[in-house]
Amino acid sequence: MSKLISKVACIGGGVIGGGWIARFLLNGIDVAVHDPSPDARRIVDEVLENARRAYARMLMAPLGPEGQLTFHDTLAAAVAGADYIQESVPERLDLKHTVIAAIEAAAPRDALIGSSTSGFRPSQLQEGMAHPERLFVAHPFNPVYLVPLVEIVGSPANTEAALDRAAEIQRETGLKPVRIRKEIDAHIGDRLLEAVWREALWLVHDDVATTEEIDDVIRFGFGLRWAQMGLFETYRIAGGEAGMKHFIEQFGPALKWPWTKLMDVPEMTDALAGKIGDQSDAQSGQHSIRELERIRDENLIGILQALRANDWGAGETLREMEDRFFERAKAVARATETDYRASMVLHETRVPGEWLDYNGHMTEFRYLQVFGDATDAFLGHIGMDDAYRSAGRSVYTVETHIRHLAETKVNTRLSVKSIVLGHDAKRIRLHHEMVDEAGQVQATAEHMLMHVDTEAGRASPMAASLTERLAALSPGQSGLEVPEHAGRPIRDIGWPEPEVS
Ligand SMILES: NC(=O)C1=CN([C@@H]2O[C@H](COP(=O)(O)OP(=O)(O)OC[C@H]3O[C@@H](n4cnc5c(N)ncnc54)[C@H](O)[C@@H]3O)[C@@H](O)[C@H]2O)C=CC1
Ligand SMILES: C[N+](C)(C)CC(=O)CC(=O)[O-]
Repeated sequence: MSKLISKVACIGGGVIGGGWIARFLLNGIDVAVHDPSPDARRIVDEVLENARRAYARMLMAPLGPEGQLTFHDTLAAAVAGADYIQESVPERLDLKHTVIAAIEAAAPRDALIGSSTSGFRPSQLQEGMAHPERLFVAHPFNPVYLVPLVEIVGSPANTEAALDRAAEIQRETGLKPVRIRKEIDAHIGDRLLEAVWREALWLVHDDVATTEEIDDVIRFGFGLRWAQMGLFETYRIAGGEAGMKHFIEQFGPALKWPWTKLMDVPEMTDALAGKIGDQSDAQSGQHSIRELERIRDENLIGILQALRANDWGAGETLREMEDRFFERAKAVARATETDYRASMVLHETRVPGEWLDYNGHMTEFRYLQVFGDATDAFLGHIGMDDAYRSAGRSVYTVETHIRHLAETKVNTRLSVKSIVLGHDAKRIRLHHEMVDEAGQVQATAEHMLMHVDTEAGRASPMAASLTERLAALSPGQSGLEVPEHAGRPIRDIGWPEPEVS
């Protein structure tokens, strides 16, 4: 669900296309894919699986309904009816020209076209187009579903309005669009990365360091700083109290010393390629690429969540995306308000592989996670949002009873129905029922929630707006049936009679 676009076409579903597809789908946007490779569907499915797992771990908001994914044998079928097209075919200018011409011939006239190219300038890609103003560069970073930056690059043929709209579309999918002021080969990110990459290749070539030692210098050192402050802000601090001015006075002259190889590139001989390959195998060969992707994703999630806690940099973008997920959940709830009184299905999710335990079923604490997410969705629905919480009021769960009723398997689509069993000025008694696609009940939970004044650290009466909403949801008013097991404690089974010898 997006205010600006309803259907996206992704042309190319490899490393980057797959990441785009996952980001659009998880943000509720329908995606039509064209990729002639027989492996495309499998690759997209695998990327999507990683992305679902990552979002379930990263976001506090309910994931909400995904967009619909379709694959098409022809490019024309994929772009038909699309209002945004993302091109992610291999980095060859002739191929990009052929694909862009085919998109232009078949796509709706007002659909915008973003290219993932990491190096070509938009004016190079626009050559031969009847309407070059609709194409721009939207250069993402791998993995596209997690790393929020997208570089938006236009040429003189583009209008500011089209580039603004492109940036807004990207923002709606949780990305941080950075508009590049002038087109330039390789934009900004890859310019910087290439400079470091060239230097690193020289360091390996000259036997100064191995691939692992170079990576250690980055990840134990300045890489940590770059993720949260970039280059200029970090160096400003390194200038001490006098800031950037002193930093430049002190370290500026060193730039003229022969420290760097700058534009020289080592000849990529078989010997150098072999050396890099061998060192890389020794460093990381114990992990498959899929394992490395998961390790990378877990680490990125941790970093993004830490930055979100400070509402800083990429964490601010994550928080904004999360707010949109909460809004989406509320919109879904509002749209189904009439029968939602009867069913109150506020939270849906899917069981990823990593939620399983050694019995091959969803592990215990994930049930609580799903019910906890359902409680958050419910609280959002009755009006307990960020604004409410930022006034120093919230809800704490003080008691929970979960009943496990089925063996919940991987990939099961779960939806949670909620019922308010009762409330008073400070407490809400809430019941959740977790069902699979076939309607089979997998588990139920009953929770006692306590409204608190978070600053004083004690129970407090909730706002009248909440109690009014709760009253409207009472079984008496909503017609919902109170489950017969509600309020039941865990059965007392006593102790076996001692054996008489
Ligand atoms: N791999 C990376 O780290 C990044 C790549 N990019 C850019 O993204 C683009 C794609 O790169 P990757 O995804 O890495 O390449 P890739 O090789 O993983 O994927 C390219 C996909 O395009 C498909 N394809 C080939 N011809 C096609 C056609 N005529 N129509 C539709 N699909 C076609 C291929 O079957 C393949 O699945 C390039 O322009 C690259 O510069 C941008 C950011 C990062
Ligand atoms: C290697 N690369 C030039 C394709 C990398 C990028 O374009 C961006 C990234 O994800 O690092």
